[in-house]
Amino acid sequence: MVLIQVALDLVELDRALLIAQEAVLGGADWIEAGTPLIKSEGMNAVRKLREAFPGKTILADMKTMDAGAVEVEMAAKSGADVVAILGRADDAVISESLESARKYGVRLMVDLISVDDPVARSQELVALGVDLINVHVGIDQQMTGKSPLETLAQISKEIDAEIAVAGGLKPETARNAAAMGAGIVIVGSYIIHSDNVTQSAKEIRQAVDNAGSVPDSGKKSQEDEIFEIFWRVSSSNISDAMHRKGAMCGISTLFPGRKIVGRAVTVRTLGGDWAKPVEAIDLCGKTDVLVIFNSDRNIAMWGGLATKTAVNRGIAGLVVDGAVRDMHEIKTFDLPVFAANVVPNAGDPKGLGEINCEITCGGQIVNPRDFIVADDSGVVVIPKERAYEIARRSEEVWKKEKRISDEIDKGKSMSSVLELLKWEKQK
Ligand SMILES: O=C([C@H](O)CO)[C@H](O)[C@H](O)COP(=O)(O)O
Repeated sequence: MVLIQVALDLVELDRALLIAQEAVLGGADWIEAGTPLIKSEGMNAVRKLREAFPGKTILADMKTMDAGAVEVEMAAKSGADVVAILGRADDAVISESLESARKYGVRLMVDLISVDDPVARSQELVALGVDLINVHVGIDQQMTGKSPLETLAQISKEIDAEIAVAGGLKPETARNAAAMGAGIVIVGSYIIHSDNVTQSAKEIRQAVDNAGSVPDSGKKSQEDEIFEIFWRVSSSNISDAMHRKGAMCGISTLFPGRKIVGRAVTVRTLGGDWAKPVEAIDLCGKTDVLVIFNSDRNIAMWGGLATKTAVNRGIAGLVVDGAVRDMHEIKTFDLPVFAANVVPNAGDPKGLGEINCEITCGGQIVNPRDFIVADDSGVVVIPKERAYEIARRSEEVWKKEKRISDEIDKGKSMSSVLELLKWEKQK
């Protein structure tokens, strides 16, 4: 049977204990004191998990890189059954950790995160005598699109040892991991940030229990995944994920409730000249957003007729660092419009400017094909090269906020959920 390990990558111990309980109800076999929890609460996290779950296997994710013997000893004496250290550590650290593991009666798991040649290193580790190998892609690496499954496929053919796998697993990927021969499926985010922890753990349970031995190759494209996530999250979530960067200034929705998710077709034009913006409509597809910079915010370069053409073409929306007019007509369509100003006077079609060049719009640089997400809070630009990473990170922000919001619904204050006092900078 494939085992499920819930990774408690949280910083609040009380919440971690609660989530562990709910995950066990959903079918989790092993409970991991995640590295963030250990850094926040120390070995007390392991002790408390041991006390609360006497019959369960507790893993301490120490991520040890040095002083292996003492770190394994600490975890073992606190009640861990399995201790995880890093495969990048020197062989001397691995050997010392193994000695300590044998002495204190715990099993040693070695994590392959960021190891250059995972197959060769796992063979060396098995030869050294480690008990379990963890094929792991870390949280920050996952955001760039890395998955542990390719490495798992290689390693499971090459080594004869118990293999665990971790790194952003969800039911589909957990199922594939089990089908590829993983004996322990480690899941953090999918379970611990869920609004129904027990249900999410059950989904993983079912997926691995029905895995069979043939992995399912049906994979969504990265582009589809990006769109799916950007529709789910808000511009505020994305701005948080980008460390407060990417938000346009002085441009807001003209029709609250309408959202844009799309890729930029850019236009730069001058003094209310509306020729290039109108020509650009004909270049847009259904997932494209016209993003226009006009040098004068007091002369409209967009109105009712342009809107009608854009709607016929089916474009995703309009973002204008400049002015629009004919609000009585524009509002009769569904097109999401974000602009800096609304005025009645129009400019002339002179043909000045460029289409699909780099522009600055609302103070942000926008390049053709960059992603644009706009909603009632404003407009954010996501450079195309980082779109997948930012989508994944914004999804994490969204999940975290959802979790805090659920706690507030249950009567807690925001300050207590976030343990603000505990995390204030110490003088
Ligand atoms: O080990 C982990 C990570 O490095 C943070 O400590 C996670 O527990 C592991 O990656 C599983 O979590 P998810 O990737 O969120 O499923």
